[in-house]
Amino acid sequence: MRLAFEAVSYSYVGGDAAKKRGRKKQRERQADWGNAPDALWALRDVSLTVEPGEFLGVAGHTGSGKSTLIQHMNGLVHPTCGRVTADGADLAEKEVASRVRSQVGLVFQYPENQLFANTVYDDVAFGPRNMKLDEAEVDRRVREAMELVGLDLDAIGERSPFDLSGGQQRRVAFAGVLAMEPELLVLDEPVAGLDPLSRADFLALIARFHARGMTVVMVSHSMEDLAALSDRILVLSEGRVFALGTPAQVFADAASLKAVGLGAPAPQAFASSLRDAGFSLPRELYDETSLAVDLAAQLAASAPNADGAAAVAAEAAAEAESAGEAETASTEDASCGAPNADASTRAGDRRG
Ligand SMILES: Nc1ncnc2c1ncn2[C@@H]1O[C@H](COP(=O)(O)OP(=O)(O)OP(=O)(O)O)[C@@H](O)[C@H]1O
Repeated sequence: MRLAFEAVSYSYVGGDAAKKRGRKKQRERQADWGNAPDALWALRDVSLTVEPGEFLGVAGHTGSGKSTLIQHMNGLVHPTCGRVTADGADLAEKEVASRVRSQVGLVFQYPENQLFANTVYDDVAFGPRNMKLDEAEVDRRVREAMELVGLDLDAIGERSPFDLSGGQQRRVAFAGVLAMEPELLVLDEPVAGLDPLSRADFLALIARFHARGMTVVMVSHSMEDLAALSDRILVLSEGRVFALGTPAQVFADAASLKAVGLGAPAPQAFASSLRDAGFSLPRELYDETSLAVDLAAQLAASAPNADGAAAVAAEAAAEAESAGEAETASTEDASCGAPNADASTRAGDRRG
């Protein structure tokens, strides 16, 4: 499924009312949105396409619109202006939204808070049963989903989900979404609040879903996680598309990212400082291991100056570590038609 955002703006102030008035009246109303004193936009003129099979990371400072964006992906909320389409069909149409809802698995932050059934089995089976599938198919899906998230159905299927550990509860909640067999998995901060080991396990699990061909959209505050997993990264700032491109493209401009309250992943920031210090580091995107390998090669090649180079490297490492997040001043822009001529894509060709 190809999901496209076409010039989407969304205001929590009046968004639902606009929906009730219907599309024609909504269009008429759009003209005076710009003059409404309370028209605070959560999304502004967002255009992008989620390509089938890709892993799209979504980054942005608190309040930049990430959660609002992903709630548009299964028709949970509808644009105040613009439209969202799935393979060309408008999610504002009721029947399209209800079809797409079963194809898009939306996993909210702390999904374990939404567990509700008496048994793990019933919780995971809730979605498929809601789809009116027969019990044999429901059972097949529950078994497969539990296996996918690494839980033993025979051991815990009849237990209350509330008796499980936090990490297991989150896996059960994931299984409930996977049992719907979505084409697109949308994850809002999926590893927030997990201990480091569970965190790594979960990220590996998500990477496996993607490797199996699932399209994944993942919101995260961790630039390292986004760099490691994403094919492309979308950066939102104050509801607008600030950057959209490969991790290497997006993280190349660390200064711009800092201006919208984001840091580059530590290995990127470190590599950038090393380049400033005169090291010739060829790769665009580093992780810790590849940076260590290239740095060691450089140091070995310039052995007479190795001590000096090591000192520069240590200094740059300290600088990268202490790089903080910059605060971003928030501005209101209440115009629907041309909300963001200046700021949408600052770092080259990042708009998709
Ligand atoms: N239910 C709501 N009613 C009114 N305004 C809202 C509502 N939810 C979000 N907002 C506002 O919309 C803007 C975007 O919020 P959103 O939650 O989408 O941002 P976010 O990037 O997901 O933030 P975070 O990283 O903190 O989750 C913010 O200004 C926020 O205050």
